[in-house]
Amino acid sequence: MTQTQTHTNTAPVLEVRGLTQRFGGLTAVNNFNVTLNHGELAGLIGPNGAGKTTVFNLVSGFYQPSEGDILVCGSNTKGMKPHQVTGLGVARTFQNIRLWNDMSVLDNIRVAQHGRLGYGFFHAIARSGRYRRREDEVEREARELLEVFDLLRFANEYPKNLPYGTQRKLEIARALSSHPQLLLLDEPAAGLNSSDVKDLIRLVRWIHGRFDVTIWMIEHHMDVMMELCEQIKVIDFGQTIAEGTPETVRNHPAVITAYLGDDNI
Ligand SMILES: Nc1ncnc2c1ncn2[C@@H]1O[C@H](COP(=O)(O)OP(=O)(O)OP(=O)(O)O)[C@@H](O)[C@H]1O
Repeated sequence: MTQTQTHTNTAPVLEVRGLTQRFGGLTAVNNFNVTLNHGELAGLIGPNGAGKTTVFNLVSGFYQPSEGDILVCGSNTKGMKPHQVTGLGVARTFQNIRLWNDMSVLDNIRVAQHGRLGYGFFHAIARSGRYRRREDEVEREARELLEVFDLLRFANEYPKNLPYGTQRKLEIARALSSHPQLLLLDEPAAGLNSSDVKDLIRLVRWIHGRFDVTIWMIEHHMDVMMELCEQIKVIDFGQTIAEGTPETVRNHPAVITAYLGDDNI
């Protein structure tokens, strides 16, 4: 399908330099740096409140940083709105699933694709030929994507009626529908039972092989990270305290101290 693309841009998919985010007197992210190259599957972990989701909110344009720069495929996202950052190639999922529950599964995918449509307001209200052609294409692509994810049988269902694990899968499929270069997964295993977690590990590995996308994920389930990630960064109080392979970070003294009393690691 058209999802697989070859990227010729040699800039890193993501380059974050000196990222700092303050909320009043609280520094949630403190001089954070990361570089993700094309095709990486990397992780971001840290204790509760360490600043992980804030980093994702900054990278996806939901927050404007207090300091620092975020470059997506070489373009600085400073001042950009979330939909503009999506346009640069960043897609995400959320800790608490955020599907549009009053729309069908198919429409969840179709609406998510509209940022890429090649027609403006005039073509839409006039229902011009160009509008109809693009709408047909969107419908075809949405069905294709659902089929690839084995979700086509749910096309006319409402997401809220689907099992939780299937909703997670749909949210990831929807994120991929914008053809991202960088997919941010914020705790995709949260709320899943152990069998769904195993399915998720298979799903993420499959997506990484099937789609030409760099994946960065936050996850408290260390076994998920051990299975999937090549590199993991660990933050605490917004600052990097360790990085390396899953095995390295798991045995790192600073990580053990940060997680003391946390059974997840
Ligand atoms: N919009 C906000 N306004 C004020 N404080 C915030 C805001 N967003 C996050 N924080 C604070 O910033 C800190 C980091 O929060 P964040 O959600 O990024 O942590 P986290 O590592 O993702 O935690 P968890 O693993 O529990 O999800 C916390 O102290 C949090 O209360």
